[in-house]
Amino acid sequence: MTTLVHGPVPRCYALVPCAGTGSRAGADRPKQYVPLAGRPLVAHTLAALGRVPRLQATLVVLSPDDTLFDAALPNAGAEARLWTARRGGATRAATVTAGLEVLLERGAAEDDWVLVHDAARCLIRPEWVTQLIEACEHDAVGGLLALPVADTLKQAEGGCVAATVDRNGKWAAQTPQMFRIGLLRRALREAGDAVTDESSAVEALGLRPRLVPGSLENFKLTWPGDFSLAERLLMVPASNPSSSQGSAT
Ligand SMILES: Nc1ccn([C@@H]2O[C@H](COP(=O)(O)OP(=O)(O)OP(=O)(O)O)[C@@H](O)[C@H]2O)c(=O)n1
Ligand SMILES: C[C@](O)(CO)[C@H](O)COP(=O)(O)O
Repeated sequence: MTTLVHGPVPRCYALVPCAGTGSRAGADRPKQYVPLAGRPLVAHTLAALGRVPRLQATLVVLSPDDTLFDAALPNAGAEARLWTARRGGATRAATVTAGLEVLLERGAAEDDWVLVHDAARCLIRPEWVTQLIEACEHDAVGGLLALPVADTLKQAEGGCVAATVDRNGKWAAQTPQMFRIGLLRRALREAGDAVTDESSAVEALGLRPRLVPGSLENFKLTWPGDFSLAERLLMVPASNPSSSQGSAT
């Protein structure tokens, strides 16, 4: 009889960059702390991640100057699977890079998966995160939730249309974005601070992350008008919890 010897099963961690200022949102505080449907935005995000069975722990990376998280999540310290670190940087990439170091310091391995998820995407649902994990966990590279672009795309110049851009094969990147900790650490080190998502850094290594269809509801709160839309969505029970849109072509 042949005995198959497997190595340790890689674990999955979530890393939530939460150190931005939300300048485009125009709120009176960093947007992750704006109250929505009875609690701060980031509390919705963390509650959803806390319901993903496959996640070992969720690390929230705050600004060193943060004064609002403790009031926003007064029970955070009592939750074994919720970790915080005040190591955020000047850019999203710097915040994520610092968070990867914290995960390694806390016992994660370079081969473990990290799912980076924006604090500002508070409509994420646990089942979408699980779908991403199941779609990518046997890949060499990893992948991300994303949506095929449905609108016609315009290139702007001075407030007018300079050109119509071919939308064929174009996807809008969402989060979570899931990669091995060691690979993402190297990718971000080589890519520097300018990348706006983890996938771009990994692509720059010549790799091709998997596109996993997400949902329109998993949008990033960015502009002032986004808050009332998110609040309305948070107030209604999910009618079709596992609905995702699009298919990778
Ligand atoms: N230095 C930064 C910048 C951003 N983020 C986080 O990255 C996510 C996505 O970024 P974005 O929507 O751009 O947030 P802000 O940078 O806060 O917004 P803005 O660009 O409008 O200032 C947010 O959860 C934000 O808190 C971060 O942790 N550290
Ligand atoms: C990571 C991201 O949410 C994927 O769409 C996005 O790139 C963040 O961009 P921002 O420049 O931080 O708003």
